[in-house]
Amino acid sequence: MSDQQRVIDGTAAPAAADAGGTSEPAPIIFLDDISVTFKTRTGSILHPNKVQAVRGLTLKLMPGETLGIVGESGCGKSTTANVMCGLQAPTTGKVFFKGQDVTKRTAEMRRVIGRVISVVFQDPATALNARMSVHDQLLDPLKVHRIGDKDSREARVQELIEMVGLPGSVLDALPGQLSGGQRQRVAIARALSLKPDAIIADEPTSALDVSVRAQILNLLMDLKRDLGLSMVFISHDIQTVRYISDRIIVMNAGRAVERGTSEEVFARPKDDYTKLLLGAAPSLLHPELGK
Ligand SMILES: Nc1ncnc2c1ncn2[C@@H]1O[C@H](COP(=O)(O)OP(=O)(O)OP(=O)(O)O)[C@@H](O)[C@H]1O
Repeated sequence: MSDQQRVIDGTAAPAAADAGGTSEPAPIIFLDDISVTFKTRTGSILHPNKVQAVRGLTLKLMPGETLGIVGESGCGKSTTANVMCGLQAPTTGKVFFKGQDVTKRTAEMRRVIGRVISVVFQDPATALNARMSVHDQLLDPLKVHRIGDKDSREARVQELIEMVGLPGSVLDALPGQLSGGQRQRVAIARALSLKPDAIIADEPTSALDVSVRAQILNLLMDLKRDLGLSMVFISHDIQTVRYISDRIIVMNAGRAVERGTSEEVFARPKDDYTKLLLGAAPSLLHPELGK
């Protein structure tokens, strides 16, 4: 039986799906040739009444790495992120989490996904409840998943707020009483509460002031390193993706048109679209990081 077949059968030891028999660890996330098609009222001349948001995408997120996904608006980045965190089923193809086939997204599989993956969205308001104090928002996932007792949950809330560099006084505040950067820090703390293996950060700095972006990027990088997390970092800004990522996938019209290490993609881009992206927009990073 091949490694691929063992993974599909759910019998895989922690060997990667296409590791070729080596001892490479299983990817945290493995999207195997996924496509996502949405039904619409319009579509295109070639494909009336449907939009092909993702087309034949294969990718792996390996333990401890940061994978950057970059491309213009509408290229399928967020749809890919949604498949990776179990919010969207692929129309075709398979999804594996740590070697387990979760394509069908049953309730049990969603629980697995919820423990393995957390998402940080562009707008922290998406992740935070405007009427709940920061303290209660951080406590909530621990209670829902019945983790620890009352005292250990309180200790974890304190630990989380310190991890994202906020003072304990913030715990009593409502999200609306915080700055955009502070809100994103709280959203990151909440995303970390269940000790996930990986974080998917979908344009996590786009809605923030330029002066705060670098702080949030550096926080994500520090947390990733200190906690041994894997991260998928999604952005339309190729310079930001370069700054933070070990490997990069460039997407265009739903397809991966280029992939490689950050150095490779920047030093020797092969695809015309990547060359266009590299030559286009100035960096949206804080100037201190863009050097
Ligand atoms: N629920 C949906 N129903 C119909 N079409 C959709 C849906 N979600 C996304 N699309 C379409 O799929 C394509 C890819 O969208 P997606 O949001 O994944 O791109 P993106 O690269 O994340 O863009 P952006 O950066 O603007 O969010 C677009 O053409 C979009 O209009």
